[in-house]
Amino acid sequence: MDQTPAIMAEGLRKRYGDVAAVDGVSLEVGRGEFYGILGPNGAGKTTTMEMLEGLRRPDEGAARLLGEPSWPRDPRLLRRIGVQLQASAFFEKLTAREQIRTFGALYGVPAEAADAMLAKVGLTEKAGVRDDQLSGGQAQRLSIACALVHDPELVFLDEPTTGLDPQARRNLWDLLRTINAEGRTVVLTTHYMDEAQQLCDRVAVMDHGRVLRVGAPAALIEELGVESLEDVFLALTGREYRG
Ligand SMILES: Nc1ncnc2c1ncn2[C@@H]1O[C@H](COP(=O)(O)OP(=O)(O)OP(=O)(O)O)[C@@H](O)[C@H]1O
Repeated sequence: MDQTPAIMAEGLRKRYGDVAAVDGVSLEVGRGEFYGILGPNGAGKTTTMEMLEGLRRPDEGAARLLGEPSWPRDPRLLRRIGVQLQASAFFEKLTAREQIRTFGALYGVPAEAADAMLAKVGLTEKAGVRDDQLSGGQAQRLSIACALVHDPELVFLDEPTTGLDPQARRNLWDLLRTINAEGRTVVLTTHYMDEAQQLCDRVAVMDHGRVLRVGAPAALIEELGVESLEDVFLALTGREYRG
């Protein structure tokens, strides 16, 4: 198997007017890793992800996914990555089954394979329900299923559990662990430190557009002599963490 890293990013920068949203981010993610980008609101997580995904052009710096440049966009590369879109990006007024079949069709995925993905995220019973009538957790699972329908090697999830109740979050964590255990590289952003601690092999702690530290959650906690990832943030920034 090709052993180039899943992601290599060097010196990514993005400004919006006076705001340095991302201010020189470099990172490397190994194949099969479960990698978290964490930090408070406005830290630059989403902008970083969008540049990694090739959805937003960096002002400076560059990223390679699976050994290929993520910008300019390359349809052959896009075929190998999955990006979870917000539920608001669903096609309007389609049922769950119609949504996933439509996403699948964009990649030439047969309807049966799309239906199998719906089953995998536990939505078979909701196949005939329109997306605007799904619960928050069901809509999140459908959006993850849509990102996975073409069996990508590398999956990006932006705050996949935001707004879910604790049980729905736990169910989604199990799904994400399964996706990763099947060999896919998973990159997620979260502002939930407990989520990162539960799921991620390594995390990049971001604040004000920069990566402050990268490491395994347990290693960072030990290195800084603290109790939790929230304490890691406090130790690195001098500020209480407020997700
Ligand atoms: N399209 C835009 N135009 C102007 N400013 C933007 C734009 N997108 C993001 N920003 C600003 O850039 C900074 C980083 O935003 P970003 O969304 O990347 O952070 P984040 O860590 O993902 O935050 P959140 O957890 O709230 O999603 C913020 O100060 C934000 O207000």
